[in-house]
Amino acid sequence: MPRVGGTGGFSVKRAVLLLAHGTPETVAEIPEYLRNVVSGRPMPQHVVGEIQHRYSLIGEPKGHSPLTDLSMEQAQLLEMELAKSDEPLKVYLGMRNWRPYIADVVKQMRADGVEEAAVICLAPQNSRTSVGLYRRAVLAEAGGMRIDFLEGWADEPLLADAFAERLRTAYAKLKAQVDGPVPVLFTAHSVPTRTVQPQEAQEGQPKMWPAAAGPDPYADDARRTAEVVAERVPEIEHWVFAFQSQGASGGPWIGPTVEETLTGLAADGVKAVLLQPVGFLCDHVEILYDIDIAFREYAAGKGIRLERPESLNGSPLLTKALEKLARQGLERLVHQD
Ligand SMILES: C=CC1=C(C)c2cc3[nH]c(cc4nc(cc5[nH]c(cc1n2)c(C)c5CCC(=O)O)C(CCC(=O)O)=C4C)c(C)c3C=C
Ligand SMILES: [Fe+2]
Ligand SMILES: [Fe+2]
Repeated sequence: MPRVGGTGGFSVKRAVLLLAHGTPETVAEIPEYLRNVVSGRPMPQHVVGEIQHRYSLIGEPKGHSPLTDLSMEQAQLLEMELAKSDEPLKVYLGMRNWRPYIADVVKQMRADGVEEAAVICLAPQNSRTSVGLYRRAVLAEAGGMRIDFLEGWADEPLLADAFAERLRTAYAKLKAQVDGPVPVLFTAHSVPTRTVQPQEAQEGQPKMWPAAAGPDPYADDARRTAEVVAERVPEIEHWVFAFQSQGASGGPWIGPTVEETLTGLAADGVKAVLLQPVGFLCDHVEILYDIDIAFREYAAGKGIRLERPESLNGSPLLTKALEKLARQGLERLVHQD
């Protein structure tokens, strides 16, 4: 039921809001950014310095992470896709950790007259440390705006198609260049162990926020994405899964780590690995530094050549997935009427 009728050909009542991590423009802004990431808790100076160093090695020009620009491009591509239908919809983008902040964007939506919004995180696997925090930021400012907040889309078929398209191409290329097996190492960002433990197991440890009962779905969600992608590329002979980029904040983070997985593969005589991250939808420091520099160097030290498929970035299949999810979200709001 299209409800068009506003300025610029958009429905002023209904809109889409994409939520993303965000990243600053310059290396000098990183201390402020990190305070946002860890919700104001103090972070040791040597950790801040190390992160600044990593950012200084990535991007074009160096030190400029492409994350915010690519997230904006993904939002624009979605808006263009939605404009092809009989209900063009404005797509807003809000960031948790950098400008444009979620709070400011939601306020803007209300000022623009948006009454209903489909909200989708550019993070398909649901965790209280990512999606949970994004959700909180939206609800704090939503007022009377009706929201369909998508908690997770880890096994969305069009997302799997998008990753599989990139993976298939890279796998064929690497297979043609090396002798022997080429296992695929799927990865997703690690989270602190306390995040995925049931609440009762956390006694005596710092409380994770937002407080939420029950187990965190993140680890299962991440493996599920790997499964649905692997199903679509049957030429893969062998695949494994690891959690990458364990953080510098205190306490254990979930594994297996990429490093220990590569060590195991080297012991099995593997000489080439294709690493496919399935939690990140575009290039940023965890891909351009952690994978392209740190894991590649680590693998080389074990006699392994490590490659990765191109990130989704502006993938048309990803845009299709987001369009489908946006339409489904708005449809659910109609049926709640
Ligand atoms: C589901 C979990 C997480 C995803 C996905 C994720 C993506 C992501 N992270 C960064 C950059 C940083 N994250 C940092 C800390 C951090 N990240 C997560 C979880 C996910 N991140 C957690 C739980 C934490 C710790 C938070 C805390 O309160 O301590 C940091 C800080 C330095 C560090 O600890 O490593 C950075 C920087 C990006 C760019 C990104 C994907 C877009
Ligand atoms: Fe993070
Ligand atoms: Fe990280």
